[in-house]
Amino acid sequence: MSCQTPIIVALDFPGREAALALAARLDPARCRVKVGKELFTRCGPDIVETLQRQGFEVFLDLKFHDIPNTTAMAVKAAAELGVWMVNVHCSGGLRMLSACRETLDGIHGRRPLLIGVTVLTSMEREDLAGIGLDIEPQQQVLRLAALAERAGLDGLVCSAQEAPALKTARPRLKLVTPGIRPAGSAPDDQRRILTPRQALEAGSDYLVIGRPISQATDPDQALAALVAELG
Ligand SMILES: O=C(O)c1cc(=O)[nH]c(=O)n1[C@@H]1O[C@H](COP(=O)(O)O)[C@@H](O)[C@H]1O
Repeated sequence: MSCQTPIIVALDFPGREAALALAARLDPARCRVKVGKELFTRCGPDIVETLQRQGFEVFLDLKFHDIPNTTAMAVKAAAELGVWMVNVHCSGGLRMLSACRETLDGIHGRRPLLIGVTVLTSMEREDLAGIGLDIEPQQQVLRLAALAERAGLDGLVCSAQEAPALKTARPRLKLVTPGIRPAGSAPDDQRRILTPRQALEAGSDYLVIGRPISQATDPDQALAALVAELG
């Protein structure tokens, strides 16, 4: 089933039951779902297969970051699981990113979109300084975007705040943006945030939204309000 909205709902739950309970209230025509580190570590590939059988396109968000061979083989395993999108950290470097691209290119049939994580949306300038990078987040994102483009990746994970600069500098790359918060809602641990509408207007292709839906008193209503806001 082809999904008609840019919304990807993050199923950040501690187990199968809670994740599938939310999925049961979602329509695969109106959103995609993301399986991340917590849910995958608890439930394994089975949760991905279950969601796919229910008609969802799945973004497997394990943010692989390792030596080139190990990362490429992990991406291959994700492709064989049939996921729609998989991500790796751009900071793994050009050889790692290229190894992932080449491995996916060697697979016949449907391949997942290969997306590079730039600077986590939870990080601001002082967090980068803390890891030895004396640079604005947007500048670092643009540097890593150049690397991703060179390696032939399909897109980037970044903040929607960087979308205008990226759409100019790297128009081929799809932009996957977490750090989405409806106006007035708590930022939680996120730092580089925009509202859903601002993100779309800035040039985001996909909006990753977790707690504003998963922790809402009425997740259906929260998703419907987001879809309505996006028009
Ligand atoms: O790759 C990701 O999906 C990701 C990258 C990033 O820079 N920031 C980020 O928040 N994410 C993920 O996006 C989701 C955001 O969740 P909420 O902050 O609850 O909306 C979480 O599952 C994060 O793991």
